[in-house]
Amino acid sequence: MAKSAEEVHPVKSFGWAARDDSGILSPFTFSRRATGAEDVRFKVLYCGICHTDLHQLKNEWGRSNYPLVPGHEIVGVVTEVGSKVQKFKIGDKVGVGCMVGACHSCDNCANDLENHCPKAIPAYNGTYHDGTTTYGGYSDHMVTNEHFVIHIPENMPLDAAAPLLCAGITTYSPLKYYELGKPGMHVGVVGLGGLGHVGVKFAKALGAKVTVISTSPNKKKEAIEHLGADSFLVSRDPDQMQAAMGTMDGILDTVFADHRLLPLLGLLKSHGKLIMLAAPNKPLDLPAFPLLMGRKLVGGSTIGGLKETQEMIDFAAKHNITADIEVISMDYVNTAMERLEKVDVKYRFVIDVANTLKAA
Ligand SMILES: NC(=O)c1ccc[n+]([C@@H]2O[C@H](COP(=O)([O-])OP(=O)(O)OC[C@H]3O[C@@H](n4cnc5c(N)ncnc54)[C@H](O)[C@@H]3O)[C@@H](O)[C@H]2O)c1
Ligand SMILES: [Zn+2]
Ligand SMILES: [Zn+2]
Repeated sequence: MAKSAEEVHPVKSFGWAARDDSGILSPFTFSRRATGAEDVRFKVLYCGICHTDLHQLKNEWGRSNYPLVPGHEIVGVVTEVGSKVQKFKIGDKVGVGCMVGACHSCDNCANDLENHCPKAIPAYNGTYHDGTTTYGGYSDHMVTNEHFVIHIPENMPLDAAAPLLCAGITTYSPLKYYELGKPGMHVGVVGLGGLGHVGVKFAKALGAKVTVISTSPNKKKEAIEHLGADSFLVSRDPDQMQAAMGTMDGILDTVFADHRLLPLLGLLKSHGKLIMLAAPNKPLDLPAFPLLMGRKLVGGSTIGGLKETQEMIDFAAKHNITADIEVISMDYVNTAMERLEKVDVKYRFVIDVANTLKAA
């Protein structure tokens, strides 16, 4: 006989969930599985708010299931480990990002690219191996197979480290793979939000020259003086764009709104690479001619494998890279979502889950 939900998931949990595509979050009681032999259970301390959470809350990608508990920039402290767990012990500071499962038998998994596994299981709004729905980090605790758990280095502030679990690896991985994050490279970053601002920090720390490309000059001073960018380009200024034509080796594009790719392709040198990281709802217009002249490439990238995620966190700790955050309480989350929609955050909201999530 099939097991009941209580048998599969006997441990009570609570968090905040959206019930429909209004995306409004409210308290939600549910349950999680008992700690399996390879599982790590941890108390959630902080969880970042990625723009993907907003896309999914509002079902903008058409595959949201409700109730939906978001959150995939999760940091916490280990409270229980399964009998076969090797890498973690009670009290360790840990993180979980976008993935909590994969097939472990495909070519991608064999090459530490679980992020490209066709059976990768997202941290929320996914279906786990046992057939149950996954719930994310806007909740009191998580239970995750140790393969998908990251060690957070001792010297890192846990709140500002949380966004690295998604925004960090999403920008670090393409900088490495497309060989843009190294001395001698000139990297453009389009969209100075959660992804963009850590992208600037990683590209700089990896040795590249960095130009922020933005529609308005508002963020110029901060991008250069605070985030460490070398220069700032206002994409609505034709003179500035003209002067910057053919100067960049690569561009990380983090803009989810409809936007033109042609001007960005013009900024690239021959063999330059335009890397799409955002997920616009509609296909973007990609003209072919500008790709032919100069053998330019358009590529994409999504998060990174677990091995590279640990490498990214260790690199960030060594180079003092964290996100610039605004810490909020759980009951502020709906206002935070409205502000995120209006691009009114510098540069990532992080929920202080442990101190502000109250049991229903
Ligand atoms: N590839 C991946 O693995 C991955 C991982 C995380 C997020 N994402 C996606 O990347 C995108 C960005 O995520 P984020 O968390 O950085 O979002 P964000 O809201 O923090 O930042 C987005 C930035 O885009 C800019 N922007 C918005 N509308 C614009 C417009 N019309 N023209 C120009 N710029 C505009 C804003 O200034 C903002 O700074 C989202 O679509 C998200 O789902 C992808
Ligand atoms: Zn994300
Ligand atoms: Zn796989």
